[in-house]
Amino acid sequence: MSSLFEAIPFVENSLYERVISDISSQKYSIVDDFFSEEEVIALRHSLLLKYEEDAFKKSAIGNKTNELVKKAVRGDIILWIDENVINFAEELFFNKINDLKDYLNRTCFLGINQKEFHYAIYPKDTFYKRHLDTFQNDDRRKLSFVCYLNSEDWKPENGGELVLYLDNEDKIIYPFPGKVVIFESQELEHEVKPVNTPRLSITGWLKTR
Ligand SMILES: O=C(O)CCC(=O)C(=O)O
Ligand SMILES: [Fe+2]
Repeated sequence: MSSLFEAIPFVENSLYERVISDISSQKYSIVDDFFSEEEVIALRHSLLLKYEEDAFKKSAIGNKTNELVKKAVRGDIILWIDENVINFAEELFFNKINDLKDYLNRTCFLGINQKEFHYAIYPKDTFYKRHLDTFQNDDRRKLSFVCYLNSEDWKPENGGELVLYLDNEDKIIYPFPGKVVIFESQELEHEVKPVNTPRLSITGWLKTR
């Protein structure tokens, strides 16, 4: 007689297991090549195309804040991605995200049933000051997810490091292409250091309802 668990095939994924153990021990995980070079090229092309189409709008903090205050805190330009209207590159992206989300839900019982993702461009001389990815009165964001879409020749001197503020050290992460950083949204304060070359990424959140 087969039990319920035998009826649902489960294949252990060593990369996802590493991500889970990293997050449970240190609240963040870094995967250097979560996306392949080809996938990064396709996603970067998609981002730049939308940027050229002038679809971007200035990012907003929370709901309503004045423009000067916003610029003093963050200077990125963002474009939300609607998963119902996606191109080929974005489909590749969401296939991987959904696979990871399903694995997390199955193994960690996180109850993630919502997500939101946006493209981001940090123009020269912009940054995002130290912050936490949760809004007041809204604790639905569980995991923050950042994926870098810079070109292969990205150099540390270009700036734009992500700094995670941990208890005993500051973890400095360079935004090399294909790299993904996942961290606990409600736990880790972080910052994007000023960039001196435009910096491209996709940022998003896995959320509970
Ligand atoms: O781009 C990054 O490295 C982090 C972005 C970020 O902190 C945010 O959008 O909330
Ligand atoms: Fe953030």
